[in-house]
Amino acid sequence: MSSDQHIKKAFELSAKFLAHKSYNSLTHAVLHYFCSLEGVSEAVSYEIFGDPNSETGLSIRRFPMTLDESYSDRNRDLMLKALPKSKGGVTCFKFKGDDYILLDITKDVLPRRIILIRGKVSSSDLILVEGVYGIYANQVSLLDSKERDNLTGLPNRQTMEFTLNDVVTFHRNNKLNPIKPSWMVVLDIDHFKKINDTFGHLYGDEVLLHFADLLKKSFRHTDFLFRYGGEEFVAIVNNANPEEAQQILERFHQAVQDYDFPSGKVTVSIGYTQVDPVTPPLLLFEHADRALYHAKHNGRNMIVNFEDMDSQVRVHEDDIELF
Ligand SMILES: Nc1nc2c(ncn2[C@@H]2O[C@H](COP(=O)(O)OP(=O)(O)OP(=O)(O)O)[C@@H](O)[C@H]2O)c(=O)[nH]1
Repeated sequence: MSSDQHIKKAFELSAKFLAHKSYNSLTHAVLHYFCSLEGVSEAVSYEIFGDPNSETGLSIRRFPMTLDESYSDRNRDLMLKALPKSKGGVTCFKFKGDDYILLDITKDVLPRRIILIRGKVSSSDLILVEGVYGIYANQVSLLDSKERDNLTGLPNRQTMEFTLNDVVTFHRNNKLNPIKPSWMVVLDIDHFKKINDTFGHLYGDEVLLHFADLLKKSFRHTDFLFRYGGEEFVAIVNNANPEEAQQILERFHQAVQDYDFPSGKVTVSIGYTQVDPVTPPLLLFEHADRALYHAKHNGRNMIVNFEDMDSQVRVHEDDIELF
């Protein structure tokens, strides 16, 4: 490619990527572009939570993924080797005889974002990859301020609404080839106000951070996590039958009870419902929230499935005041 062609191509690419108004669509477009380069066999993006020097403290969540995916990520070993060495930016390296390019955004974004490209590209394409990295890193940090919660780095309520719509649409379109269901889960820390009142707001924030970290470690990389607001979080658990969904939630519920938070022991109330493709997404949230309300009203520190609630309770509990 001549240098004029190169500049033209770079301008075209930046215009194309700057037009994307959400992290999801931008990342899809960037991965699609990398996959179109000669010599590339795969491009995947990850969110990295925790300490890259500690295998147990590290959580790697792949994005994007399809909802019917169930295998754990095959690049985990590679990431464990490459991450501690990366100082950010674009790095080419070999692993078990294969060529890779690691694009590592460490600046101004939380969680750290990685794109892993498998393959070897020409030197002129590598210059374009580096250019796209620069645009992507800047755009991600801009889009994050709109789509993520500052404190925990989790996607926020607005992003949850978009994602839930996508999940429902996915199940609606897959009626002929159904996979295991998804579950809408609302999780709320019990007596959080007391933590703030006793230890102060900063301690409260610290508890929220630890709680969010536990969520990231306990749920699978195929599930979606959000901070809905305050001390309320949402998980969309994918590809799980009713028994598995219950087990996943019990495991998290127990993990919270076992954990030593900065303020001492903490408990969580959980309400959940199955994602039924014919129920409007907002109503799904409301059902999970009613189940949560039921848990709060019946002593807290418990898990309630909306489908198991008595139909009378489902309708009438709204009027009860919680203290
Ligand atoms: N530290 C901190 N506190 C917050 C944040 N967002 C909301 N809160 C506080 O969270 C508390 C929530 O209190 P409530 O809604 O009464 O809930 P609760 O005390 O957990 O009681 P139950 O949910 O009924 O168990 C309020 O005091 C809010 O001010 C935040 O980002 N940081």
